[in-house]
Amino acid sequence: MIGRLNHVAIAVPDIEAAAAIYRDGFGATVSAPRGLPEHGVTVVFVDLPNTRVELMQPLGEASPIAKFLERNPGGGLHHLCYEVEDILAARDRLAAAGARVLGSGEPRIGAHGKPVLFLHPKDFAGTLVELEEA
Ligand SMILES: CC[C@@H](C(=O)O)C(=O)SCCNC(=O)CCNC(=O)[C@H](O)C(C)(C)COP(=O)(O)OP(=O)(O)OC[C@H]1O[C@@H](n2cnc3c(N)ncnc32)[C@H](O)[C@@H]1OP(=O)(O)O
Ligand SMILES: [Co+2]
Repeated sequence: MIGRLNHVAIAVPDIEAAAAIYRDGFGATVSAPRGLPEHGVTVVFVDLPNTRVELMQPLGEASPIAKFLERNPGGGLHHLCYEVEDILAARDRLAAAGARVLGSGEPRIGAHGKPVLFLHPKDFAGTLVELEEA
C-alpha cells in the first residue's frame, strides 16, 4: 500500500532563514514561500534528487504547527508524507487496524493539488504521517 516518500516536513519559526540554509548553504533549488491559509502554514519546498523537504512556518491564529513550535522553538522534524495509490482505501485499511485519522477524516487538497490526510503520531512510532494520493 505505501509508496514513495513524497516529502519530509520541518516546522520552523522563520521560513526565510530556513530557506536560506538550503539555498545558500546546500545549494538546493528552493521554491518561493506560499501561504496556504486552509492548512494554517506558509510553505517552501526544497527539491532533492529523490524527494522534497517541506519547510513550514505557522500562518494565522489557529495553525496546527503552533503548539509544536512552542515545544520546539528552534524548529524540528514535523511529519513524513508517503504516497498511496488510493487514499480512501489506505485510510479505511489503517482505521480498521486502529489508527486515528486526524481532522474530519476526509481528505483535503494539499500543497501539490492532491488529496491528503494526516494520521496520529502516537499510532505511527511517534511520527506524524501524511498520506498523499499519488
Ligand atoms: C502544506 C499542506 C500539507 C501538505 O500538503 O504537505 C501539510 O503538510 S499541512 C502540515 C500541517 N498540518 C498538520 O500537521 C495537520 C495534522 N496535525 C494535527 O492535527 C496536529 O498537529 C496534531 C498532530 C494532532 C498535534 O496536535 P497538537 O495540538 O500540536 O498537539 P497535541 O498536544 O494534541 O499532541 C498530542 C501528542 O502528540 C505529540 N505530537 C504532536 N505533534 C507531533 C509531531 N509533529 N510529531 C510527533 N509527535 C507529535 C505531542 O507531543 C503529544 O504527545 P504527548 O505530550 O506525549 O501526549
Ligand atoms: Co506535508
